[in-house]
Amino acid sequence: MRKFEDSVYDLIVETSTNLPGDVRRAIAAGRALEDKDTRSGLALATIAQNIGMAELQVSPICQDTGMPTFVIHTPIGVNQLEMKRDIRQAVVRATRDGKLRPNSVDSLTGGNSGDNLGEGTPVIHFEQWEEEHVDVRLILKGGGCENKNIQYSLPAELEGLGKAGRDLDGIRKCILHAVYQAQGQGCSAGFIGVGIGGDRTSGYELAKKQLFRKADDMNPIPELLELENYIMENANKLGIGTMGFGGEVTLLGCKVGVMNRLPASFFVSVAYNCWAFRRQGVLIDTATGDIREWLYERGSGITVGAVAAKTPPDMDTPEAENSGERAVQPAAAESSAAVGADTAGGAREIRLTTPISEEDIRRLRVGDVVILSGEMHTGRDALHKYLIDHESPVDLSGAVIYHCGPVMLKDEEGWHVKAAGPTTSIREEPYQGDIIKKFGIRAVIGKGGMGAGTLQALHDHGGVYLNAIGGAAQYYAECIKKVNGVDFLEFGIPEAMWHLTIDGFAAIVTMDSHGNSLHADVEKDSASKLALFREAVFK
Ligand SMILES: O=C(O)C[C@H](O)C(=O)O
Ligand code: SF4
Repeated sequence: MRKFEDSVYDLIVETSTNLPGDVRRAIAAGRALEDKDTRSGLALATIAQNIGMAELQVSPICQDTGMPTFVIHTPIGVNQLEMKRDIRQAVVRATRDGKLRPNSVDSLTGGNSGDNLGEGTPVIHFEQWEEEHVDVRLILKGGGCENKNIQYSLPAELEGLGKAGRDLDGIRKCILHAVYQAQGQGCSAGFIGVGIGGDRTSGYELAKKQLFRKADDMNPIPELLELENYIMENANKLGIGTMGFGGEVTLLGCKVGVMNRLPASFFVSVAYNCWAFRRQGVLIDTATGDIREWLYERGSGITVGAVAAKTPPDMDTPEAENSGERAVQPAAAESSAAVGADTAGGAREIRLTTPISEEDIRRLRVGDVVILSGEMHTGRDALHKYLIDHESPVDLSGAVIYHCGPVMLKDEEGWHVKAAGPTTSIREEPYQGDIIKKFGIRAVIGKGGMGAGTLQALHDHGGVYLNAIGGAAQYYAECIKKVNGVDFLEFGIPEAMWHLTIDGFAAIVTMDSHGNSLHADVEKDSASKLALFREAVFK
């Protein structure tokens, strides 16, 4: 298998950069249900544009390239140790080329190995089979949606839904609850894999295995087919919408599998995958290691919901060419006025340059689209923890902090941003309010929203929370014009504090300085909708 390493490298690049055909079709179907002038509609347009950009530039769709997880079937007699070595080498090469973000972090020291190798990473599962070829499947599932996985132990009392028993109806309630509890934090609209039964480990394994099914397949077990169809019909009624902005489309796929359990245990395990559902597979020639076949329809040429052109496209991408639609960032906006024209859907569009004054911030309201220029600083988990009891290396008064762990590459000219979408902000909730006040920060950009402590700090100090579109890593990388410097590189590339010059960086105000939070509103509204599913359906 001389060519095996190259084939695995090609599989990694394809998986990270080119969303498969079945996933694209599912997003397109979701997009067709959403009014394109709403926040969710605009977010979906950004996602569509980002998918096209990633393919064209052969760059990661999302900056979080996840935990590389390989599932491999080999004929008897194939040397699995050699294959493992080749896979590890391919992973290192893909990381060095900016197709994977260095994502392997020592859980005790916090050190990043820098090449995606480390204890337990990448994940490689081998199984033998009677076929003559090698089947290699890869999923790159990011950390934000991984955090929204959930496991239920039945019987249980579920918020809004009441008792969930050890039967199909109890399982139905668990799945609806799983979609509800994710809100927008796992970059909805999502895909879920559900495992019924097993133990705590094998239940999750079964759930993740469902994510390898094709989006448009049919469950061979009639009860499960019925359950999947029920969930697909009803989960969207929760109204969570893309990124948790509220809307018609919350779930894009649901696959359920079942296995036996112990008499005492009844687990329902749910693996939540964001819209950036990156999985591919190849059949490999056992003699040469060449790729003979791709196992999922490749994405190239499949648009994510083309609709009649309304405004001229602002990006030269396949998606933009095909759709002619506008994304979050307006197509043509040269105005430098602080408060500009209304965007689609009646939202105000406001241009701001850093450092931002309190007065400008207090003028912003939930729903406004802000177009930022100037300098911003990335900061996520390690930096927030650090800043609580240390000084900042740069002046942060009037500053913008971006919850982002980018993919960065260095050459003779310096650092380059290869992918830079937002990370889930709620993890910084224990620190954010104090940090806003301590350093005089005016805007925090992230995704999924923040809690009551941050909302209070935004009110008291004069700040806003801006929601960028999760997963749109190429779209935002395009708005970053220069890397001015970096601090805390010892935290690892994703966790370092990158100082970036931006131009035309668009995000939506979802928490303002007047006590309004779109996230709190959508959560409350979806909780009341969840309660409508309390009555038994499967008797
Ligand atoms: O780690 C990241 O960059 C993002 C993460 O996948 C998230 O969704 O929060
Ligand atoms: S940022 Fe969003 S799209 Fe990217 S891996 Fe995390 S959950 Fe998925």
